[in-house]
Amino acid sequence: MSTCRLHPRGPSPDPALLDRCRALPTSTLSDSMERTGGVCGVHPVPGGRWPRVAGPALTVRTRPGDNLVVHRALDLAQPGDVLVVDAGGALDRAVLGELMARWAAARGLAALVVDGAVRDVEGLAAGALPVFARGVNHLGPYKVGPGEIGGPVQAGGTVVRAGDVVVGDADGVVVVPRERAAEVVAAGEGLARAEEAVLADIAAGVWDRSWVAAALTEVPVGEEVRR
Ligand SMILES: O=C([O-])CC(=O)C(=O)O
Ligand SMILES: [Mg+2]
Repeated sequence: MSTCRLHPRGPSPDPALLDRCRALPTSTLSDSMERTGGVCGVHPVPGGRWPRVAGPALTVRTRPGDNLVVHRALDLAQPGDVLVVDAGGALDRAVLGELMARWAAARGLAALVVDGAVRDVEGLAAGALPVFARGVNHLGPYKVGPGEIGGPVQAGGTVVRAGDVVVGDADGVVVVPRERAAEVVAAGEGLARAEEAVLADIAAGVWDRSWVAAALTEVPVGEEVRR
């Protein structure tokens, strides 16, 4: 027997706010957090193409290469949760595969995010549940523990707490701190409108590019100077 430290569930985000998150690219959301808040190096598994997903984090910290507490978290999760597994970024052993993803989908989880390796990627990519991971390895996990469920973890260099809002799409994963979610989503909607205006300017051939050269001191090199 080993230990699984178990924290209380995090708060549940407002469902309307999650809907608004699903309308915003992760790039826009991280732009709305001073270009921080991204889970770096964790992406949809190869071949996986899913609609953008958003939900509250259910956090798991596991011993790298071991998935006993990940199995336990799948049984404790509630529908709509995004399981965020801090496996220490280790790639030498998968901590999750197709069977677990199928079970997670059957239990109504929204997505799986693994700062570590997964396996069975063809099966994962063919499944309904979005799976994001740092890497892939056929070598399977031990099931010994220990670990922790619901405590603060790190994923891709970002702190994730239970109930933080996790958003994942083709670009990767962003974590919006729960107390900032309303503010960040509103800022993201403003940025999205601004990008729509830029796209219209590009289509009309009138995008104002003056800020680019104005931000540079150009130092001529050689005889022919490109202007
Ligand atoms: O062995 C495991 O626990 C991981 C795995 O391959 C699966 O979930 O299919
Ligand atoms: Mg498997």
